Amino acid sequence: MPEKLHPKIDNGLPRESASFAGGTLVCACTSKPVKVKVKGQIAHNHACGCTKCWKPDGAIFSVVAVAGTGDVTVVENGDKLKVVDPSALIQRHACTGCGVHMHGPVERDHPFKGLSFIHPERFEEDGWSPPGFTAFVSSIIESGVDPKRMDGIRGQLKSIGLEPYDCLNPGLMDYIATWTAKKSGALPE
Ligand SMILES: N[C@@H](CCC(=O)N[C@@H](CSCO)C(=O)NCC(=O)O)C(=O)O
Ligand SMILES: [Zn+2]
Ligand SMILES: [Zn+2]
Repeated sequence: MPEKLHPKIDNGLPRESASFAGGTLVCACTSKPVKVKVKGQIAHNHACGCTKCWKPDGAIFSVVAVAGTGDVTVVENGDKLKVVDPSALIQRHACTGCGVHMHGPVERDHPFKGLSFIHPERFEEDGWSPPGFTAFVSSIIESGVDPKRMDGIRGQLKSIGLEPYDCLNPGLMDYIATWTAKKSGALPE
């Protein structure tokens, strides 16, 4: 029996549309849902196994991407949002009604400053770019997944084309390290 990884990846990855120019994220509340507008296509979409990212019921992984914070605007019922962990790098704003994380800006001095983490499955529209890799795979054990299941889960992710990594993918890890090296002076600005 295959593992249930996430509803948006278990039955084939969503299709990107060249005409997708952004959309509206909607939380799961049946009354007064929080709505967040995102301008433009999302970037770095990935599945994430960390314990901090919001996952739909029954999913082992989240699906999470970034948009420029300036392109993300809360447009309805923003009074329902509360930051999950104010000490975290990603300021995840969760709906206090349903628990869905609606946007997560990075405001601290960090290579990801100016980006906001969002869950594209909450878009009302189709056409957002699909996840391209899986991050923080080993972290699913922290949520209670038996380590014996890990080989099967990594194999399943590879077969879907979502290469599993235990941190971020090489492109993003190199980006972070380059930023750090420039800051320390190990590399020129
Ligand atoms: N083992 C930890 C890992 C948590 C973690 O570092 N998560 C990453 C990825 S989130 C989306 O890719 C991260 O950058 N976190 C920053 C933050 O959460 O503010 C666990 O599973 O909890
Ligand atoms: Zn809600
Ligand atoms: Zn995560």
